Amino acid sequence: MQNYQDVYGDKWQEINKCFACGRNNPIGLKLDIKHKDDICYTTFTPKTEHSGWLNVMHGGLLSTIMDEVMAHWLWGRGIPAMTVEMTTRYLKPVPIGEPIVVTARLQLDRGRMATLEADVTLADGTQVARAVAKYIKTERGLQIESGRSVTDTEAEPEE
Ligand SMILES: CCCCCCCCCCCC(=O)SCCNC(=O)CCNC(=O)[C@H](O)C(C)(C)COP(=O)(O)OP(=O)(O)OC[C@H]1O[C@@H](n2cnc3c(N)ncnc32)[C@H](O)[C@@H]1OP(=O)(O)O
Repeated sequence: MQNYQDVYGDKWQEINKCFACGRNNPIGLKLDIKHKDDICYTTFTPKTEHSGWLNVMHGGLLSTIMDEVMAHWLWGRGIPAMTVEMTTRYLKPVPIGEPIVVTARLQLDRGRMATLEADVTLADGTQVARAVAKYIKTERGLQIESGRSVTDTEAEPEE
C-alpha cells in the first residue's frame, strides 16, 4: 500500500502542511513523532500561546496531539487512515512550560477499522490525559480538492 511519502519522496516535508507534524507549516506544532517497538510517541512542551485556561494547556490541542500520534502509529506502518471518532478523558491539567510525553498504541485492528489508544504523561510519570479513537483505513488518506472531498487515488500529485 502506498502512502504520501512513497508518492512524494523527499518532497514530502516540503508539501506536508499538517498543523501537527508538518515541518513547513509556520503556525504548526512541528511534532517529531517516533516509532519504537509497538508504540509511537512524541514529546511537547506547551508554551503560553498553547493555553486554554490560565497557565493550563488547551484541551483541544492536547487531543490534536493524541490524534496525530495515533494516526502516525498507522501511517508509519504503511496504513493510511482517517480519524472517524475520538473520546478524550482529561485527568489533570497540563501546566504550561512542563514537557509531556504522548504515547499511542494499537488496541484493535479489525477489517477497515482500527482502534488506537493514547496517553499523556508529565515528566514524573503522572498520567494527565488519555484517549481512544477509531480510524478508517483509506487507500492513501483523503485530499480535499476544489472544496470537494475525494479519495486521492483519483488525483495525482501536482509535482
Ligand atoms: C508518514 C506520513 C505521516 C502522515 C500522517 C498523517 C496524519 C493524519 C492526520 C490525523 C488524522 C486526521 O486529522 S484525519 C481528519 C479528520 N477526519 C476526517 O476528515 C474523516 C472524515 N470522514 C470521512 O471522510 C469518511 O467517514 C471516510 C472516508 C473516512 C469513510 O467514509 P466511507 O468510506 O463512506 O465509509 P463509511 O461507509 O462511512 O464507513 C465504513 C464502515 O465503517 C463504519 N463506521 C464509520 N464510522 C464509524 C465509527 N465512528 N464507529 C464505528 N463504525 C464506524 C460504518 O458503519 C461502515 O461500516 P459497514 O457499513 O461497512 O459495516
